[in-house]
Amino acid sequence: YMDMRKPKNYPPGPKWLPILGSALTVSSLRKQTGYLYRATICLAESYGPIVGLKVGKDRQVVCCGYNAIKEMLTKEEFDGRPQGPFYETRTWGTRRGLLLTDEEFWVEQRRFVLRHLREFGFGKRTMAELVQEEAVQLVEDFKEKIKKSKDGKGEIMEMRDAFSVGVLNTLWSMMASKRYNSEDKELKDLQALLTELFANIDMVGALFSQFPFLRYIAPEASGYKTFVNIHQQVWKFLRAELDSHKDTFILNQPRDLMDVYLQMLHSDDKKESYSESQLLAICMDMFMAGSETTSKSLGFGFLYLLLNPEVQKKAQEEIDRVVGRDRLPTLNDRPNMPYLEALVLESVRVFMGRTFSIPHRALKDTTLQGYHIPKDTMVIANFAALLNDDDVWDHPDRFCPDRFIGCDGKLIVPDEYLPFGYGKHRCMGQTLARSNIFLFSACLLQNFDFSVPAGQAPPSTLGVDGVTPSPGEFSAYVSLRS
Ligand code: HEM
Repeated sequence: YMDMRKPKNYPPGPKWLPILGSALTVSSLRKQTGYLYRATICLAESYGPIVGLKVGKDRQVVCCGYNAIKEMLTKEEFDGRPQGPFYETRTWGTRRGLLLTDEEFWVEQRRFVLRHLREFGFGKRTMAELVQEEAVQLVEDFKEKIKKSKDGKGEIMEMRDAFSVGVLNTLWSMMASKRYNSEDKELKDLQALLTELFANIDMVGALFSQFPFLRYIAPEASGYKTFVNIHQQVWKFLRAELDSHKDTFILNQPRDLMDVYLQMLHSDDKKESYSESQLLAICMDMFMAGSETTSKSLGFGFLYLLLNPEVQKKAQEEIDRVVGRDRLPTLNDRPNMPYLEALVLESVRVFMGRTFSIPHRALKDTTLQGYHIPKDTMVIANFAALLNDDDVWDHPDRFCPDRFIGCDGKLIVPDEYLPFGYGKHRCMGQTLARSNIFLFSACLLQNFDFSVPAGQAPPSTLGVDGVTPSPGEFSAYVSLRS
């Protein structure tokens, strides 16, 4: 009876059953629609833009409208991150890292990492150089493949994972001064691990976090065992790099973020929140937050470019006009290339328009749009609803960079465009992500044409569900531009 009772003035939603809460309703809608984000949009159609749920032990409130999302992202009472086995198992049973920590611990660590990432990139030249280096390499790799093709003019290439090495390299160069070539076994293993991990979890937790007893009675079926195994392998990879950094570290000569952090660990100013395990967790979070998100935005972007040759042509015209063909585009060209910038925004919109944000948690009893939200409720922004709202976006299902271009030809970004979040937890890698997507897209489009391979059906835009959505496998005929 207690389990079925909702708190007074809790946001409306389906009824709660003992132990399960509203899990059955959510999972049957998820089966029907194919995606969790769509299931919650269906619920919002019945109950309004703020839906109150309980899944197992977790009270969850899903926000689907702009006003609710903006309020939850700006109100300090919602600056917590969820707690529980799912969020702790990933970091040795305690809360560590940047993505899923909160309060004083997170404030200290976020501030430190942001300050030093700025030093090693993030908005400064050094980051521009790293991204540029990877873009050059990407163009070289594509050219090499075409050179080996039958006619030396074009080749059918697998596109979904074409960008992940370059993206991982920019991240890993900043953190540990290391980059890999695309055939490297170690890198491929790491990539496979991340992909498996992302396919096996949800942003709002997993079966074993909502029903913790499943860890003991059904460790395999609840996903707990896989989750632990994958994390152990990621830790092993990171630990090896940390050990090698410790062996070669020279005080006051930091090479990268790992060194700066090690320096802090040796310093007298070291606060309690700093530790070696926290450094490993920061690295893991950067990978989790930065790699798949950026490469999947690029993946979706190029998928839609295949389906919309007129967009591709318009982008190429801008590149030819502003940069020409004698040199590669650089990040300095950005102010003169609003259409390419708009293409970046649209690629991120179609990617994040298929998912949720990272959940927040109410740090105390509070209100949201007038509803009562009890302490420790998980509060989730449904970006899919916001970024596909047809009151805001004209034909949201279309891939249309022009929606970000004003009558004067300049870039305009509507307030509702929040795929990187907003407020104190906003994305720490927005600059890097947008730079990567901009330069990789511009350099590739300057040199190649992308089309659906002859005889193949156009690829589907449905995507594959997971913690972040991914485009299904698709190939493109990539040819040298005439
Ligand atoms: C297209 C690429 C990306 C998208 C769409 C994206 C989006 C987001 C979103 C929606 C959040 C959560 C905001 C919130 O909870 O309110 C976030 C947080 C975060 N992102 Fe990104 N992100 C991207 C790339 C990156 C990159 C490249 C990095 C790393 C360098 C990164 C690092 C982080 C971190 C560390 C957080 C946690 C911040 C905190 O809780 O204080 N992200 N990102």
